[in-house]
Amino acid sequence: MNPDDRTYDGYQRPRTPSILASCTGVGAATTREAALSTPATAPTHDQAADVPLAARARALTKAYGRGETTVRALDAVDVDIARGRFTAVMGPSGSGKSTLMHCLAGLDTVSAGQVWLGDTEITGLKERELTRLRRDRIGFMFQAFNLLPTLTAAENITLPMDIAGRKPDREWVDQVIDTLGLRDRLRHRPAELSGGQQQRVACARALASRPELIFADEPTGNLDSRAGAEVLSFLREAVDRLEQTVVMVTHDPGAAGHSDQVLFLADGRIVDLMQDPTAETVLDRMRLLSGGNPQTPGTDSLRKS
Ligand SMILES: Nc1ncnc2c1ncn2[C@@H]1O[C@H](COP(=O)(O)OP(=O)(O)OP(=O)(O)O)[C@@H](O)[C@H]1O
Repeated sequence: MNPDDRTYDGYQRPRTPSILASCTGVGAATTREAALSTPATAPTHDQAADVPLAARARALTKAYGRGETTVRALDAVDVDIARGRFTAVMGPSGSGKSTLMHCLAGLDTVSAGQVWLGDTEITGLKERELTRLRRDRIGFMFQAFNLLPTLTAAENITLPMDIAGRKPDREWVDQVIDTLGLRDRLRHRPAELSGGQQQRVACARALASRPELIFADEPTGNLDSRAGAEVLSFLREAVDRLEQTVVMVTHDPGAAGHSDQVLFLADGRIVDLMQDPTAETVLDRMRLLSGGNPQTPGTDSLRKS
């Protein structure tokens, strides 16, 4: 992926209300019914709580391949992501977590259904428009930090905006840097930083343009437990103190325990939704959903402190 695809600008978010993102389509039957009854335009607000949505999808279906080899990675998924919340996406390997994230972020095309980022329907946009939308309105954090080795931490943080020719909002960037505790690391190059510090720089880069939505795909996957826990608390702070919206794909119940709500996927469908999770309640739910045998790493490392 080009660095340009992950660039952003200084989008000003509205004040963030403090309610949970919501989700419809829990369970296969419900998902199908919801898909069938979904009007052409979906609400722009979480109507129960009256807050704007950062993203939403209706009847989102993604199939790979053709004929007998078709894999239905997502099967008529309905999902609402309310602004200002931290949502974790969990599920067994191959359940469609990354595909959901990629479709919501406009990184992948959909086979059927609709996706909105804020009020903008992104399904049907041309690649060029999608690139601009991702650059301007979305922040990304990946397992591999994707930092440029020749640039300092400070330069990496503002690189996407520099590429896009946008002036960083200095006050905001300073707030992000201080929140993430990177002030005394700004002149260091990635090789001079620990894994946790590098991921914090990647986190700052995702936050720097104040995007509408931050997608994090296994952001702790390459980190030791301490650094992983640190990054999770910074994502938590990004939501609580900087009023950002985060969607994180993870396999780890401990990591999901830092979120406000967990979406559970299985076979391309949302099969459950949990509010105010802890590592223990997530693990219990995973056991229940998998018939007592969750294929997950341990939960000790990334518990909420
Ligand atoms: N480019 C592709 N071509 C064909 N099949 C794909 C492609 N990408 C994903 N799939 C399939 O779609 C399904 C969902 O994949 P996805 O990567 O979204 O799952 P996941 O839950 O993120 O898995 P993991 O936890 O292992 O990363 C899987 O069956 C996968 O093999």
